[in-house]
Amino acid sequence: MQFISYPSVSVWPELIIRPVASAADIRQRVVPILDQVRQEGDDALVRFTEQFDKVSLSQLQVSEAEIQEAEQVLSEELKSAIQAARNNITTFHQAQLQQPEPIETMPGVTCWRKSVAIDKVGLYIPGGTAPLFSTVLMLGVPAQIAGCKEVVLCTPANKEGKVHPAILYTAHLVGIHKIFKVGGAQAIGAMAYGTQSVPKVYKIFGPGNQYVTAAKQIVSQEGISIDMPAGPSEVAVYADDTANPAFVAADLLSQAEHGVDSHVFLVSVSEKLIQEAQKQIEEQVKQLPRMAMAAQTLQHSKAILVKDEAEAIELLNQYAAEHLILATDRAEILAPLVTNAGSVFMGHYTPEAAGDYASGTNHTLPTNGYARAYSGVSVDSFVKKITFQQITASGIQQVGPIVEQMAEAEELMAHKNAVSIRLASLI
Ligand SMILES: NC(=O)c1ccc[n+]([C@@H]2O[C@H](COP(=O)([O-])OP(=O)(O)OC[C@H]3O[C@@H](n4cnc5c(N)ncnc54)[C@H](O)[C@@H]3O)[C@@H](O)[C@H]2O)c1
Ligand SMILES: N[C@H](CO)Cc1c[nH]c[nH+]1
Ligand SMILES: [Zn+2]
Repeated sequence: MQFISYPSVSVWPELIIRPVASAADIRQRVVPILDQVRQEGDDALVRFTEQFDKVSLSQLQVSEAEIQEAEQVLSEELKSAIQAARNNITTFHQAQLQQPEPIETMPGVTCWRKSVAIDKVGLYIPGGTAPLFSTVLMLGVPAQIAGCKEVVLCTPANKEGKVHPAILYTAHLVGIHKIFKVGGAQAIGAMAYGTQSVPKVYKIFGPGNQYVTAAKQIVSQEGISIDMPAGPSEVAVYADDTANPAFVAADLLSQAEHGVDSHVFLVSVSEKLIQEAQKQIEEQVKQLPRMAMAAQTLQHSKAILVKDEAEAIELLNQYAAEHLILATDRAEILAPLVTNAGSVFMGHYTPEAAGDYASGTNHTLPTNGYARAYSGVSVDSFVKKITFQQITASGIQQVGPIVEQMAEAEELMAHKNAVSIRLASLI
């Protein structure tokens, strides 16, 4: 990691930039893929799967037999871990369901909001470099709680044409049976436009690589809703002298191993902590099966020494991390000062990996600075909030004159008349 000591505020904007592949050439590759899926449907999906995933599929949908088989091949330990994670995620997300609460804004004028599930949703589960079955929980549980009628799942198959059994087992656990062996931009196109096999959906969720993220952003310009531009993973750690350098290093490496385009960011008030964490990183990275990937991420990552906590929090709020770890005894004091982050992990025993898998929070989170304006996926992501209102005869006599005044001032006389005609009928 590059060490930067007491950078002037004027250079902070450069420090917080994430390296992203040039959007232009990704878009150039993705647009034709989407066009061909829209025009040719399944034939295009089969062709791109052969081209990118090196497997020739006669059947795109996963069969019930394959889903049942998955249950047999997984170990009991892994199945009980997935069930326990599912229970925690359900507990945390169940509490997000909001019941309508009628509010009388004026006597006789009652308004309320009702959550209504999005009927058809599409979940993209990354599967290129690692089969992320944990993401099936993060998207499937809130979809189930929200009550979405049709849940479609797309994920790439391996070279044998198989989907990882943990993805199938977890999908079955959260009630998803429409599973398709399609990955990348072509999967996003299939769910956006519909094909002979893959149903068209109204909103697409899920992280993915640059092709997937670009495809989501393109179809979102064509009227398909998406959850957010969840791009390559990232973590920022604030650590002071009370932090354990080995824990700090482990947390940074946990996200560095996601991909060469991941991003990790260490901020500290202690040069000693930074030096010891760097040593620990060098030690620990050698033990990782994905060492090469993690090492490449570390090359474009930074460790920054700042003068005090206030400066650290200011820099971290500007960075707006997908994940922010407060590795300090003062986490409860600093957490209220955090205004931009996808998810915050407080104290020395709260690794991001806990939130990635099983603590209960959602790991599909805004990256690349989008945490300044976007929330992570929740039950709210799977519903529309429809407002209702009912005004009684006495209520219209209360609110009517206000509406008449404003409509006239906006010179919208038909608006005014829609109230006046009612008031006249009550005389
Ligand atoms: N933000 C989050 O919540 C979050 C969570 C988990 C993972 N992630 C990120 O998701 C990403 C997963 O990426 P991945 O690649 O492992 O899996 P992926 O499933 O996103 O992409 C693999 C697919 O990309 C397509 N593809 C591969 N090479 C291509 C090419 N040259 N042109 C066009 N299409 C091509 C293939 O069809 C393949 O199926 C990582 O970057 C990881 O950091 C983010
Ligand atoms: N950290 C990822 C979100 O950026 C989520 C994840 C899934 N599996 C492991 N981690
Ligand atoms: Zn992770």
